[in-house]
Amino acid sequence: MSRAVLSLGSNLGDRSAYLRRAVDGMRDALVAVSSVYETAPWGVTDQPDFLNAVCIVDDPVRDHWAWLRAGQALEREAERVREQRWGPRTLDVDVVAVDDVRSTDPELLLPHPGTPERATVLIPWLEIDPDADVPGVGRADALLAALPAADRDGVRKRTDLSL
Ligand SMILES: Nc1ncnc2c1ncn2[C@@H]1O[C@H](COP(=O)(O)OP(=O)(O)OP(=O)(O)O)[C@@H](O)[C@H]1O
Ligand SMILES: Nc1nc2c(c(=O)[nH]1)N=C(CO)CN2
Repeated sequence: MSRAVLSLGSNLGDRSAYLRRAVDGMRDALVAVSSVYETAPWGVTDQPDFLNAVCIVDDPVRDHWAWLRAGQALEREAERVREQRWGPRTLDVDVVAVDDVRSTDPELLLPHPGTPERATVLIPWLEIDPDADVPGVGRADALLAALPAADRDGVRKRTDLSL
């Protein structure tokens, strides 16, 4: 049995539809899903805003590799084309954490190394798990508090959307 935290992002096409389809693809394992957030792009800043959300999933048989493959299958279903690192995409599924698993395999780094500095992950994650912890790093609320205010301000809840 494993419990995973997955981050979803989209900034091309019908963004909310891509996120909804991804969540629908995991309904059987879904424990919680956050609100949808409109977020300013980080990394490559000259691209459209993203919609981001986080979900928690639990499955009696899937291990961390199975969650990676499940996320990649959803990305393929969204006809994702990968051209540019941190560039625009119809759907991005990152495995943020799986239980307390730590991995340095570049195919599956756990916890996802970008997590501590991404308000786009920490804010939706804390919404559905106020005690969220990044394994081996620390509490998500403390990590979020340490980020520049501008990073937090760039993450705005879309109350008109839900997954
Ligand atoms: N925790 C993880 N979740 C998802 N993919 C991961 C993880 N760790 C390593 N990877 C690898 O990262 C690659 C996917 O990279 P991708 O193009 O989605 O990166 P990105 O989303 O642009 O950047 P970032 O990974 O910093 O969010 C895949 O080859 C995958 O095997
Ligand atoms: N706001 C925001 N910016 C990004 C995101 C994302 O999910 N949200 N994902 C990226 C590539 O992984 C690059 N930049």
